[in-house]
Amino acid sequence: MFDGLKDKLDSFRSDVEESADAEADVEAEAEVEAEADVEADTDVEADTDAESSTESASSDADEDGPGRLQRAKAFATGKVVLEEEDLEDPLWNLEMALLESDVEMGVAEAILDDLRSNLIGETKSQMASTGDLVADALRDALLDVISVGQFDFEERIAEAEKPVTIVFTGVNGVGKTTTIAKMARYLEDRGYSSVLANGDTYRAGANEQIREHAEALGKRLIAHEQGGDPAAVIYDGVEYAEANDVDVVLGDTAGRLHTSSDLMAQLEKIDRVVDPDLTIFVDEAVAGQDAVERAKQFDDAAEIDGAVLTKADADSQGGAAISVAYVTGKPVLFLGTGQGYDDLDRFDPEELVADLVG
Ligand SMILES: Nc1nc2c(ncn2[C@@H]2O[C@H](COP(=O)(O)OP(=O)(O)OP(=O)(O)O)[C@@H](O)[C@H]2O)c(=O)[nH]1
Repeated sequence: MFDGLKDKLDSFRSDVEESADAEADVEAEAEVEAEADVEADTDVEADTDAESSTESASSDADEDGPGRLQRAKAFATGKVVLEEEDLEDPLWNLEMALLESDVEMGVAEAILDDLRSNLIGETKSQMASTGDLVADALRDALLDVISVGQFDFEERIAEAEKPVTIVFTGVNGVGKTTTIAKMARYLEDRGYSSVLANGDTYRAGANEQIREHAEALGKRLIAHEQGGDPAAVIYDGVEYAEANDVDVVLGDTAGRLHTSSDLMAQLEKIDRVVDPDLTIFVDEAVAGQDAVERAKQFDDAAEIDGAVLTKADADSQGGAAISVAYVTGKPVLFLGTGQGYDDLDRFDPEELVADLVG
């Protein structure tokens, strides 16, 4: 998962290291030359015995030549090591790499700004390597954008009055129905019962598709005829849950483009009729910037509380996972990581950043 992005972040780290080390070498050589000049001047002024002077000069060169270079280098690298010019090329390369990975432009800029302000003028002790400094700064910069809006999903479910109603929105074919099935399993594993309500009354075959999942999972499905009112189906789901002490209602909706005013009117009606506790936007991680853009448009049209990014198992770029929260202000809550019912992972920004930066 996100291997391409990992490699690019790694390249940034070694770019900065190379650039800072090259700078340190130049400084160290300048230091050695300056010291040698001072010593030569002192020798001339002292005008001591010529032979012993030659001996001492040659023994200095033998004993201290490389050692002195090392000390001077250590001294140089113990000072302010990362200057704007050390970072210029690596940051440019990183910006290109982030954009290639489908990170949204504003998000890439926020990451770069963070890195600049954390790294420029950074001093390092002689124990710390440039690579460690860069890795720390990268972790901070990524965490700042990825963790926007995070909340504890399980705590929210635990504390909410039951039944908790969750409505899933998004475009066609991104894995909404599969995600609902996975969520039913996820909740069951944590001790919550759930009922599925098929608010996708638009697409022929939608009832059969979700019924297969419901049967495989042993869950009750509430469904109406094709063409029925989605709000009425989800409302029936809530009534069923109330009457049967079911903890969570998982409402599917028809996948259509956010530009469809019809769909948006439907979502508004669902909002009015069932007043869901959570509206979760589902899209594919692999859709990159398209997913980010859609998340924003759905949020604008029918406010979302968070997102699930499916097919993260097939995504090497990571652009959507990095960008959605920063762009929408709503957190990514889960990643879909396969086609099985257990392939739904709680999105943990710290874990992701640790995985990306190591
Ligand atoms: N690899 C992978 N495939 C997934 C994941 N989630 C869903 N899929 C697959 O994506 C395809 C589409 O999933 P659906 O659940 O039918 O998508 P949908 O959004 O409900 O589709 P509509 O009902 O047509 O809007 C199916 O083949 C799923 O098995 C995931 O996390 N990883």
